[in-house]
Amino acid sequence: MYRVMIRDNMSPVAKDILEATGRIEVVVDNDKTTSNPEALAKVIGEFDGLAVRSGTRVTAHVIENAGRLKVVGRAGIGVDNIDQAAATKKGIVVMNAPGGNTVTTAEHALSMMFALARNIPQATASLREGKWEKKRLIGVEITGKVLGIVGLGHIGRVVAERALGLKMKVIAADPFVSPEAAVKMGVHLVDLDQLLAQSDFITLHVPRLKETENLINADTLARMKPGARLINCSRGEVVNLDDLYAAVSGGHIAGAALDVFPKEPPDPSLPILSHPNIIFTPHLGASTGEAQVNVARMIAQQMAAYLLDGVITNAVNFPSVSMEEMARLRPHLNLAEKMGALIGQLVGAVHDVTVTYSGEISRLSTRPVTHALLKGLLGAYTDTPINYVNARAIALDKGIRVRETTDQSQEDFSSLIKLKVDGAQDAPNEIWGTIYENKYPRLIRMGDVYLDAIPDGSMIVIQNIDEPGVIGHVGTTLGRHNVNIGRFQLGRRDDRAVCLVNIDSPADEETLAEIKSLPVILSVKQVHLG
Ligand SMILES: NC(=O)c1ccc[n+]([C@@H]2O[C@H](COP(=O)([O-])OP(=O)(O)OC[C@H]3O[C@@H](n4cnc5c(N)ncnc54)[C@H](O)[C@@H]3O)[C@@H](O)[C@H]2O)c1
Ligand SMILES: O=C(O)[C@H](O)COP(=O)(O)O
Repeated sequence: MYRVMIRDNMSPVAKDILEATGRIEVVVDNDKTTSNPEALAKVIGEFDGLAVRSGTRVTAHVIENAGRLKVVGRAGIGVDNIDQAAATKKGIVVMNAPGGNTVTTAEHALSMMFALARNIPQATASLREGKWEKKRLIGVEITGKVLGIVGLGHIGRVVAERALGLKMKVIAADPFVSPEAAVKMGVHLVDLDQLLAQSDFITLHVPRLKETENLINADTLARMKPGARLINCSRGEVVNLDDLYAAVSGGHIAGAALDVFPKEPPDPSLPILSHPNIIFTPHLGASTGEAQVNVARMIAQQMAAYLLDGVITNAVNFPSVSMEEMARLRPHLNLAEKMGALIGQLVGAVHDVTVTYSGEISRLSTRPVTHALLKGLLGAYTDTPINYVNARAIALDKGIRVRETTDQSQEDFSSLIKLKVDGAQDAPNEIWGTIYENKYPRLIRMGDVYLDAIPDGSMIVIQNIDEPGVIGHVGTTLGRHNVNIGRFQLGRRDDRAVCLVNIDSPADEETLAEIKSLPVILSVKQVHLG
């Protein structure tokens, strides 16, 4: 049984889906006192999966203590409460639920815009105080006004579509969207400066990134059109609250609507909270029944698929692989891991890895295959537990350069993986592998010698001068030491030969030394490929 902890008042749909698998036990913990990293670190060691919303911070300290954690699922979009670098290094998949709360959050941003334009929260409060302030609470019309959208992603696009229907003029700033794509949405793409200068309303829909933190500050606020209104349903860190308070107090900015805060919940003494022209919601952007069911369902299904079948969807630290693609990739993952392990054990530490894919494999998602190869390679000489998720990060950490290319010129095999590394002294530094009949892994070349070998279990790799007597010598030496040969594979080129010997039990050092004693034998290495 796998164990998953669900936190942050997630829709019960998540628990139902995970438990219905019959192989996942669920603990729901909505206690605020256990959502702090210290408390979570104490219990996380018992769980294979953790499902959260924005209320739980999954810090490096939590990850450090997560001995068996395999996946963190975020029932929502923003993963800024999860230390992705620490998770990746530990081989933990971090996944989110993109799209699940898009419409709901876009509707919230638009609700905030209307509420801001017509002073609805202030009017409610005033009426509750027994007042009738028609003159003080006069608003502005939306029709014909310019709406500036910062971040034209999932949410920004829905906001744009709805705002066009409201007869607003919509402009947007997003360096990652092409002007043509924006035009198709009826949106005019501008740079941030133009957006600030032209917009009557500005709504923020960017992720929290180094580049977006403090994006709205004294300088950008000063460049906004006088009387502009700001809406933030993205992340609190995107807006400098002190600067916003000053800009609204000074009258340059007419008002603001904030759903998110740098620290949540914010300190009640924060001056901005009492400003009459600024309205608030407590991070309610994604909080509708519909959106919560969507994201809970998505994340539970994705987590179950990963824990039970290794299928990765919507991971932010690993390429997504569908069930169908996984079925086609699996034999290649197995082959690549064995090729990596073989070369890692033959060559030792490497600094440069080049992988070339040809044929069918080059038309699939090759990144997971490279991760598998690195897993095998690094597993050969590090004690750090390596899996598909952390393999690339650990290679990077060790300063290993990884290059992936595709080459369609190799027609002889339906699928081919070529692996080349630097640093080989007394072993081949290049191997080629393929898959027979869609499932059986084969090594077909070592160095410049073609052969046909099954990469499996314990193997002895021998390089020799091609002279009579070598096969007999290897066979009798292994026999004398009671090591049974499963398969003996040979290849040669000019006067050089390579032997790959599958053996039923590992050979000891004395046996290997005895094999090496024949002068025509240039190198003897034993590898274990699992
Ligand atoms: N308030 C809430 O409850 C709530 C709900 C959902 C999402 N969010 C927040 O909203 C953010 C956006 O969600 P989404 O689903 O639209 O994400 P998304 O990834 O689809 O879109 C983000 C867009 O921002 C753009 N972008 C990145 N850096 C930028 C920059 N410097 N300037 C301008 N544009 C930039 C990207 O190109 C992308 O198009 C999330 O990251 C999350 O933090 C908040
Ligand atoms: O990034 C998100 O999806 C939103 O901020 C929603 O956060 P929540 O799940 O805490 O409501």
